[in-house]
Amino acid sequence: MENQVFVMDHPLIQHKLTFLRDKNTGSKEFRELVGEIAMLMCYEATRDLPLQEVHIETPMGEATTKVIAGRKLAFVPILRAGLGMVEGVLEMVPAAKVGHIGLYRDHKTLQPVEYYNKLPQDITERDVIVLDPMLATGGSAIDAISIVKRSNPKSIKFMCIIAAPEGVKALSEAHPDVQIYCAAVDDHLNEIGYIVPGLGDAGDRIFGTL
Ligand SMILES: O=P(O)(O)OC[C@H]1O[C@H](OP(=O)(O)OP(=O)(O)O)[C@H](O)[C@@H]1O
Ligand SMILES: O=c1cc[nH]c(=O)[nH]1
Ligand SMILES: [Mg+2]
Repeated sequence: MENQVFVMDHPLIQHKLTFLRDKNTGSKEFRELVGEIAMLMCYEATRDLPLQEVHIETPMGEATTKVIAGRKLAFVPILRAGLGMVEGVLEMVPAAKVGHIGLYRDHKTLQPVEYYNKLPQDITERDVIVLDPMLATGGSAIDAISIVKRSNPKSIKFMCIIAAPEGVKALSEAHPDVQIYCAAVDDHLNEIGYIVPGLGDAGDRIFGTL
């Protein structure tokens, strides 16, 4: 299971994460930080994209250089909070398509409830990165990935900002083929399913609905 989880401890990501966690950070700055962290994480999560050689002419002569080898990506944010990560990852991969899966966690049962699902038509030709800032019990990520799998993409990765150990375990068991990228694995979940220390409710902090 450990090999499946990549914790991105780059100083820039860790620095931004501190301000994201701070309860005094307002919605505007929170949104900006989520976008910036997603962009930095995307850089690392796409490290294994295959390259192919091309021949070009520079102003100084001919050169054999590299471009990404026709591999197509799709990002799939889990609504709402995953939307906060989209702009940042598209800065890195502007040609990617974006699907959406709407899920909210029932506050009593903590079970995810699906309310929206729209994926790119050519998803079978694409590598998918599912986005959500928070992996708590893992229920939402597990369901979202099951939905994406039914459309048969080439591969699936999951990218979150903060994970709980409980969520990492549940997701790894449910989808052992899916690599998990995160900026931190926190201490635990509290009795109402929030990550501690975490950052509170990511969707509410992004959209100012607290
Ligand atoms: O791992 P889990 O226990 O399923 O919890 C994580 C989910 O909870 C949050 O969404 P929420 O239900 O608050 O919806 P929102 O994004 O619309 O606020 C978060 O963005 C994840 O989708
Ligand atoms: O801590 C948590 C857990 C689930 N969803 C959030 O937004 N935050
Ligand atoms: Mg929420």
